[in-house]
Formats: sequence, C-alpha cells, structure tokens
Amino acid sequence: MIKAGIIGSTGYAGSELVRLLQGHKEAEITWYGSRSYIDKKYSEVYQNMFQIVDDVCMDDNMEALAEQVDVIFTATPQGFCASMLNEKMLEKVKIVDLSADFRIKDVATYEEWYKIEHKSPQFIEEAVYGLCEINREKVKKARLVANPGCYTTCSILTVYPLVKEGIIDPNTIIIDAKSGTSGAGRGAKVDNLFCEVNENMKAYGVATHRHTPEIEEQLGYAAGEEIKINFTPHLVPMNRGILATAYAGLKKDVSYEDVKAAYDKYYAGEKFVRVLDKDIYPQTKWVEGSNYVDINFKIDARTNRIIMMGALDNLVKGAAGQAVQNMNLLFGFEEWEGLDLVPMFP
Ligand SMILES: NC(=O)C1=CN([C@@H]2O[C@H](COP(=O)(O)OP(=O)(O)OC[C@H]3O[C@@H](n4cnc5c(N)ncnc54)[C@H](OP(=O)(O)O)[C@@H]3O)[C@@H](O)[C@H]2O)C=CC1
Ligand SMILES: CC(=O)N[C@@H](CCC(=O)OP(=O)(O)O)C(=O)O
Repeated sequence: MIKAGIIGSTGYAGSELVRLLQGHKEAEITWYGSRSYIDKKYSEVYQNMFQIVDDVCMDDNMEALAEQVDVIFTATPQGFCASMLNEKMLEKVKIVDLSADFRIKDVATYEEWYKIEHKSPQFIEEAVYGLCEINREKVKKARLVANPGCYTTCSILTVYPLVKEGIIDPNTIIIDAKSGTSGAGRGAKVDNLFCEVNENMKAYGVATHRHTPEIEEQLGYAAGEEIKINFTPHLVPMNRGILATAYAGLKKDVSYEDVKAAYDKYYAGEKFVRVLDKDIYPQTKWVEGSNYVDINFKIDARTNRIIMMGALDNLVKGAAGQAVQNMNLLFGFEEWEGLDLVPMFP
C-alpha cells in the first residue's frame, strides 16, 4: 500500500481524487491538504465523506509532505506547484501536478498565456505530459507528471489519430468545446453563480484561452510540425462534463472505414477510450462519473471536412481520474485500479 498526499484536497479536482482513492486497493490518502480548512475535519468540508473519511485537513507544506508519502497530487491553482518544487522533493516522492505548471515545454509560452512567472523552469524539460494513452511508457519512468487539462484531454484524444495519420490538415482545426461549471473550481466567482449560469450559455476566453497552446503543442508533436488551431470554450449549465466538437479539412479522400481504422489503430486496446458505433455521437451523460472518453466522427463530403466529437467528465478523465491513472502507471499498478467506474445515468 502506498501513501498519497493531496495538496488542494478541498477543491473540486482534489475532492474527486479523494473520492476515487477511497476505492483504490493499493493507495491510501494520509494527507488531506488545504489552505482554508486546516484542522477542520475533511468530512465537515465535504459531508458526502461523513463516516467515510475521518481525517482532519492539513496544511499545504509540500516539503513536509514529501517526507511522509510516496506520491503527492497538487490540485492547486496555477503557479503553486512550480513555486514549491525542488530537487530534494523529486528524489523522495513522485509528483502528479493537476495544474498547468509543467504541461507546456516553452516557458515563454506558459508565461504569456498564464500571465505568471514560472518559478521552476528547470523541471519543465523532465516533466512528462501525462496523457496516458499517448505517453504511457514515458509516464512509467517519470518523477514529475504534468496532468493534462480537461478541455485539452478531450480535444487532443478526439483529434489525435487523424492528425497522426495525416488524414486532416492540422492547421484547419477548429475546436468548439462546452464545459460544466465544476471546471471552474469551487471558489466563489460571480460568473459561476446560479443566476449567471442557469438557463444560460456563453463563450469565454475567445481566442485567448490558456488551453490553446497546450492543444497546439501536443497536436504539433503528432503532426511533426508547429500548428495553430482555433479553440473556443463555452460554459453550460451542467455540474460536470465536457463536449468538444472539432472540425478540420480532409487532406485525403477517405471513407468511414478508413477513418474508423485510424481511430482503432490508436484506441482499439484502450480501456478508457470508447470509439462509438457509426452515427452514435458522444453525450456527456454517457461518461459522467467515469474515466471514459467517448469519441466519434462524421465525414461531411459536401464541404470536404470532418467533424469529430469527444465527451468526458472534466473531474474524472479530465482531472482526478487521469491523475490516478498516471499514479497507477508510475507505481506499476493495473492502469484501471480505482477507475473501474460505470458511468452514471441519468
Ligand atoms: N475543476 C476541473 O475540472 C479541473 C481542474 N484542474 C486543475 O486542478 C487545479 C485545482 O482546480 P479546482 O479543484 O477546480 O480548483 P478549486 O478552486 O476548486 O480548488 C483549489 C484548491 O487549491 C487550494 N488552494 C487555493 N489557493 C491556494 C494557494 N494559494 N496555495 C495552496 N493551496 C491553494 C484550495 O484550498 P482551500 O479550499 O482549502 O482554500 C483548494 O483545495 C487547478 O490547477 C485546475 O486548473 C484540472 C483539470 C480539471
Ligand atoms: C469551466 C471552466 O472554467 N473551466 C476551466 C478549465 C478547467 C481547468 O481547471 O483547467 P485545467 O484543466 O487547465 O487545469 C477554464 O476554462 O479555465
């Protein structure tokens, strides 16, 4: 049994880690980190954990935590992990950072899109981008895993095989994505109040959203060249879930079977990626509460474009579930340990 510490356990991504790790046979949480609830019982912060979690919240002292656990999850705001990390910590403990601090290889790009100074650029190179289906072998050997973003996991997995196989022109990709409000975290913000979100839909971060360079970087590796995409996120009145609809120009004359074969080449053996049957399109409800990403596509011969769709639960495959999947790879556990979750419906 390994010991896990969660910094930011009282946020939405952290609390989902707490939920998932309750069912993990090989890991136990020994540190419930918090900034605002130190010394308070975790189950008083989240009453759904009443009589399940007895522990009290600890502080966010990552240095002390590194002495006591085998793995640290940082489910904290951008900049926190980078400001705490040092070599001594990395020699003692594996780190899975759920923030964006180590996702983008070019520090200038990170600083430009996040508007913060990177406090430990020396670790960016060695950090492994923890998109398990694509970087599995690298994750296994990592000390520091940069857990991908929620929109980015959904968008990249949806489009990746067709970029990799040269079926689409990557510079024509347009991604239109919708997210439930848990994606914005638990902190109080006017934009996320009930009356602002309920019965409403809005685009935000138009042409400026910080997930754009992350998607471009990863799809650029698949394309073998630098690419530029359009990415527009929308906030929709749901608790959880992301639906990404991506459009791109076709480079080849392809049939349904050709494209399906490209998806199967990369995902046929993947437990958590489900390429749906022909003409069945992903819905957030079909993945809610689970670590699945559902994907499908439709060729539009009239416009010579293809429409690709992906759905996931932002808190599971988009955050905590993928973080647990990464932990499983880091420690040689079954990749699906703690993640054999059947989607909820309705
Ligand atoms: N929500 C989502 O769907 C996803 C989130 N993420 C990433 O996960 C991370 C956490 O996001 P989320 O859970 O949504 O955010 P929340 O706002 O819900 O939670 C933030 C957590 O970090 C703690 N915290 C806040 N400020 C600080 C600080 N200055 N120092 C240390 N701890 C602090 C909070 O502690 P306390 O509550 O005790 O004050 C809380 O536990 C972010 O980097 C986010 O980008 C990634 C993918 C998806
Ligand atoms: C709805 C909403 O606000 N979503 C967040 C993205 C989710 C998230 O936490 O971003 P990371 O995956 O990069 O950590 C946003 O747009 O900033």
